[in-house]
Amino acid sequence: MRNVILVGPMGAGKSTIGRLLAKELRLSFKDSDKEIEQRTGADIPWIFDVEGEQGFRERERAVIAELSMQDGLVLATGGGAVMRPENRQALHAGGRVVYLHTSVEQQIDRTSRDRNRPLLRTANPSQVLRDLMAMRDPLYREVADIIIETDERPPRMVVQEILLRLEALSPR
Ligand SMILES: Nc1ncnc2c1ncn2[C@@H]1O[C@H](COP(=O)(O)OP(=O)(O)OP(=O)(O)O)[C@@H](O)[C@H]1O
Ligand SMILES: O=C(O)C1=C[C@@H](O)[C@@H](O)[C@H](O)C1
Ligand SMILES: [Mg+2]
Repeated sequence: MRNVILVGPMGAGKSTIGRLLAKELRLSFKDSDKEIEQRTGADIPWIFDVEGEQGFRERERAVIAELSMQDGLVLATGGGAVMRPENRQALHAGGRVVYLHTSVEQQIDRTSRDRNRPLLRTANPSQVLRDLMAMRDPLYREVADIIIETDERPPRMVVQEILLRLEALSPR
């Protein structure tokens, strides 16, 4: 089986749901954010501080290009991975792409307990999430084979819906 690739904004649950989905499908799980941190030997806030967002995006491009070429992965991507056209092309070619759709209200709630997201270290993280969503939602939709609503649904329920929707897809 080619890869199953999860896209969506911060707090959509890509990392959480990706891990559960990989177990169900008996595939390996990879998280592009974690992969970037391991290869750099530093966490994401450090990379943003030292190399700027552009430095992070270049590392992200390299990791997405490499992991999309592999087989048998569930791949959770970073929230901004869809911004570059070359990433969108690599993801689309790399397998089935699932957009985990989440309202900005849920994103705010789900990201409020952790400080590992440099783009949200601002006076008004809610406005940042709103602006990013306006810009990126069309890009998530462009690259997606399947769109799944995650609001008011626990991760296990989201996983079950992904499994059903993957089965129903015709080959492309
Ligand atoms: N369907 C859900 N319902 C309730 N809480 C959820 C759901 N999915 C994820 N969460 C919680 O939301 C938080 C963020 O989830 P997660 O880190 O998986 O998001 P992400 O999409 O990987 O974000 P990022 O793009 O920043 O890596 C976690 O605390 C997780 O437990
Ligand atoms: O939405 C984004 O641009 C980001 C999301 C995270 O997954 C990380 O990739 C990083 O914090 C940037
Ligand atoms: Mg994540």
